[in-house]
Amino acid sequence: MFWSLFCQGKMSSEPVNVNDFKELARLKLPKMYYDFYAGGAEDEHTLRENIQAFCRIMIRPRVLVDVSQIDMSTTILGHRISAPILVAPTAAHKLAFHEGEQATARAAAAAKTIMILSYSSTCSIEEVASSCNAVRFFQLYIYKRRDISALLAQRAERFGYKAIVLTADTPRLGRREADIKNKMIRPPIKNLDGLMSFDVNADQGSKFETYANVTLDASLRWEDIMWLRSTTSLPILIKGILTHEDATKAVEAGVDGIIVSNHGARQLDFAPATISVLEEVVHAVKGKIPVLLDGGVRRGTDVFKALALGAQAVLIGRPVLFGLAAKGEGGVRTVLEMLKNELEISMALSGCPCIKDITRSHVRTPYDKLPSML
Ligand SMILES: Cc1cc2nc3c(=O)[nH]c(=O)nc-3n(C[C@H](O)[C@H](O)[C@H](O)COP(=O)(O)O)c2cc1C
Ligand SMILES: CCCCCCC(=O)C(=O)O
Repeated sequence: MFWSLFCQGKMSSEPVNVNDFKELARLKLPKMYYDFYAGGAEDEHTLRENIQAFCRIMIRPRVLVDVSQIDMSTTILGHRISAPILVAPTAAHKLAFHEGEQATARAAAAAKTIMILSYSSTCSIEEVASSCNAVRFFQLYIYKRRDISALLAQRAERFGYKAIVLTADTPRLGRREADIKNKMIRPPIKNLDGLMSFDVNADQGSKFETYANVTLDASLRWEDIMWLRSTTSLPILIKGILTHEDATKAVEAGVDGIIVSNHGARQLDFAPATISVLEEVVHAVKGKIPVLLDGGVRRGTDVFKALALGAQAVLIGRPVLFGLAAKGEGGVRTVLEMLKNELEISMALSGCPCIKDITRSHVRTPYDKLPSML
């Protein structure tokens, strides 16, 4: 029945959840670009785990609570947003859609959420700033040419970005084997126009990997956070924390927030799934600074689980890129709306009218004692 209706074109192939956008993107994009967006490091064990670890967490719903009004709004570093779902920094949006990060930023503005612009964006800091009134953070890599990184942080501050997100898990690029096989190009990094040459000599493998490894400063250390502080007055978040040891160091270094992230499983394969280490980090931080999480968030129930385990908000990476590739700005809007709608229904069905009502006791992880052996 389904098949015959589908073949007659009577059933819609419109996406009904964010996972549906992945296949639409695959059909639209050249293989090299799709693989770049979708792929992870080496055997992609962590890539699968980022999703599967969410599936091992169950929700403990409460009933007979007034859920006739659901309020998903929350505040991140003083910025009020409609729901705790932010746009993660991801490179090279113009490979997905010709308007690139400007389209993504407009979609973030429409969803009343925060867009984190990647250092490796294909639209400039200034172009994105002028395209919409979304609250924007700027993600920073530290290059060997530290003057360039400092300059970009200052440009971001001048153009109204509200925080710097320092990505700490990329002293060099992870081995993304699909990119190596495809001889991935190095997409243009618009912010570097006029600042440095892009040329890399790489006949073999991923040009992007070669470029990254030539430019990134692998000597970066905790002590350098002080240097970064001296270059900007914006709050600094550290992205890429996965252990309580590093969470404690981040607090000691005086940063303003932590993003628990394994870079969408693109860096170290066999790094843990982010949701599996969130609580460890939250306990170490002891409420002193906000903790956010990304990696494998594909459902409103995933957002709910992350909040129950102590995250203030989550970031979405690939679904935004797939939405952009499939349907441009409208695709990103739909992705964000779908996740918000799913979070809303998850809150209603769990007896949580507001974000603050979501507590640790609303989830059961594999490490919690079972109340019953059945
Ligand atoms: C194609 C792609 C490009 C990315 N580029 C960046 C980047 O430039 N800077 C950064 O800090 N993280 C980057 N990330 C990591 C994301 O910020 C985020 O941590 C990750 O995508 C979250 O996992 P998810 O894709 O499963 O949602 C990238 C991820 C992808 C998939
Ligand atoms: C500026 C060179 C490194 C870019 C890394 C982009 C990225 O984070 C990713 O592809 O993942």
